[in-house]
Amino acid sequence: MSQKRFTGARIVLFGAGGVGKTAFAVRYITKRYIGDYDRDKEMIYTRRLPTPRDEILLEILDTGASPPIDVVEKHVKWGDGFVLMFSLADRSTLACLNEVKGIIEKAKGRDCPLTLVGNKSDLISAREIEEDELGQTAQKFDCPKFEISVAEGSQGVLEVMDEIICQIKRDFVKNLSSYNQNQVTDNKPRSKLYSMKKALKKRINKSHSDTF
Ligand SMILES: Nc1nc2c(ncn2[C@@H]2O[C@H](COP(=O)(O)OP(=O)(O)OP(=O)(O)O)[C@@H](O)[C@H]2O)c(=O)[nH]1
Repeated sequence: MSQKRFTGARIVLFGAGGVGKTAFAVRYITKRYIGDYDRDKEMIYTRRLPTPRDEILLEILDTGASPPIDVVEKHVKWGDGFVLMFSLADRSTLACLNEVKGIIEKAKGRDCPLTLVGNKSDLISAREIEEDELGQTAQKFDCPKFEISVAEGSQGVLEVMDEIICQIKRDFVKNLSSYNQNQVTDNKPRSKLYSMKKALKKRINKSHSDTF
């Protein structure tokens, strides 16, 4: 690890086609909702986020609908944190996320920065996933959950992004402190007992080689 300051975060949006990934990214970057987008296009959006000391660079990868597994693995390797999105009005889009979650866990471990987001909460009469089921899935995925409507406003989008950035930062600090810990251990002066043991071992080895 060469980087000692938190200067950037890469966030990947995963979800089935039409759940609102592009609408989410565009809402976060521009605060606007545009009804129609180029479907199934991969795109990286960037935004500089001011911090009390300077700023961090956010990169948001809007993945296409159902990319092949090798592409998902590549995106997982690229990302620091993941937003798993589905539509509250389409049950099949929730089931799709199990496979992606499995790939993330295998590559980055269970503690990896992650959020589960049910979009299109405005489609009340078409709703297929209730709060309980969302809660159970979040428990299974071991991550925070959100219900949002990208169409209705920016608030939910901002909350999701704050949460994932916060998790990524926490992860960065954790990795940095374990890296520093290892450095300290490697450079630590050895204790007197350790040096005595080592000298004794050397002497025993020498007397062995003198004997044989
Ligand atoms: N009602 C409603 N429609 C939404 C919402 N968010 C997105 N949509 C609509 O859902 C459709 C698909 O949105 P996209 O953002 O293109 O979805 P996507 O996940 O990027 O789709 P792919 O590019 O195919 O992967 C568009 O017509 C959006 O306007 C929402 O919160 N409520």
